[in-house]
Amino acid sequence: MTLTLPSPAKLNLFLHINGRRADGYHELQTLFQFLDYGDDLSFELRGDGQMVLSPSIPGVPDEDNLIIRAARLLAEHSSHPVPGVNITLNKRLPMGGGLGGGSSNAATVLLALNHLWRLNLDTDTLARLGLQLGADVPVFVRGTAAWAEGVGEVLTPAQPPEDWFVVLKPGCDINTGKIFSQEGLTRDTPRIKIAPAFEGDASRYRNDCEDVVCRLYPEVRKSLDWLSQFGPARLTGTGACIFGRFPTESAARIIWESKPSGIKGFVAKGVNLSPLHKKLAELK
Ligand SMILES: C[C@@](CO)(OP(=O)(O)O)[C@H](O)COP(=O)(O)OP(=O)(O)OC[C@H]1O[C@@H](n2ccc(N)nc2=O)[C@H](O)[C@@H]1O
Ligand SMILES: Nc1ncnc2c1ncn2[C@@H]1O[C@H](COP(=O)(O)OP(=O)(O)O)[C@@H](O)[C@H]1O
Repeated sequence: MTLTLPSPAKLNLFLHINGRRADGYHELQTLFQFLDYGDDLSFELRGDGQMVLSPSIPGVPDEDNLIIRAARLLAEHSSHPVPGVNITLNKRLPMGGGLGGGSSNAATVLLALNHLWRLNLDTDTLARLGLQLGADVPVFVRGTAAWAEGVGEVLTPAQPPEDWFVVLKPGCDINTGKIFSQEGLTRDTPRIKIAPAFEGDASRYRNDCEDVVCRLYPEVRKSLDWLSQFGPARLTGTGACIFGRFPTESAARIIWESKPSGIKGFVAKGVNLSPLHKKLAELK
């Protein structure tokens, strides 16, 4: 039997950096929303305890791939030997795009294998394991749009409007660690207080990485300037993707069709329940 599950993208509707901890990690305030667009992962049980990924991602050795790392981490936490799994990856999300593709893949693996291997680990345990793999994994494990604080792991469910987005991927890959180590990065935005449910307009707030990223990568600035003509546009995470918000699919598609030639991206709906959790609920 093959189980196929979505591994959606996220957007940071805004991202404030409030400080830097002694261990070098940054304290953030950010609003996460999922997109109804992403990778797919298919799972098939094996009998020999091996974790096998196909196809591999060029440039990412399997032992570094968050898919295999998540499967191995979960196996270590099982009280009984696990049967192993074949995982097939259908990658659509650009890497190093700020869309959280690797983190989302890890979360899909944790939830899928918890189900297939009948481990019965609860969500808190899976989120805690996920945090060992990356700061963004817990939000994908929990599956609800969220207001995040701490280094991104203190999550409060949120309900931002489910708008449509044009997402553009400028032709550069951005390393998260590189942006956080830039000298000119804004790190002192005062903490804001917002209603826990956050139903307001996130585009009032900025992404503190935007200035540094635009300075280092002029192609991001170009895409941002172009998309900003039509409404609020922002960088997601530490980039490179930028997004513009539209009230309807047709409004988003009109802008998408008029984009300068050569630029990649997609149109997708913002959703407050992860497509992964929607699909898992249908299986029950
Ligand atoms: C800032 C965000 C917003 O969503 O950026 P994106 O990666 O999505 O662009 C994420 O929280 C990133 O999460 P993730 O990509 O999982 O980061 P990690 O692998 O944990 O960290 C990569 C590196 O970024 C830096 N880092 C990351 C998160 C954080 N709060 N402070 C940091 O200083 C650290 O140098 C760390 O070594
Ligand atoms: N399954 C995976 N999918 C994508 N990237 C992965 C994966 N496993 C490891 N990585 C590494 O994580 C890096 C960040 O990828 P990704 O999560 O897609 O971007 P971002 O953190 O910018 O949203 C990649 O450049 C790659 O080296």
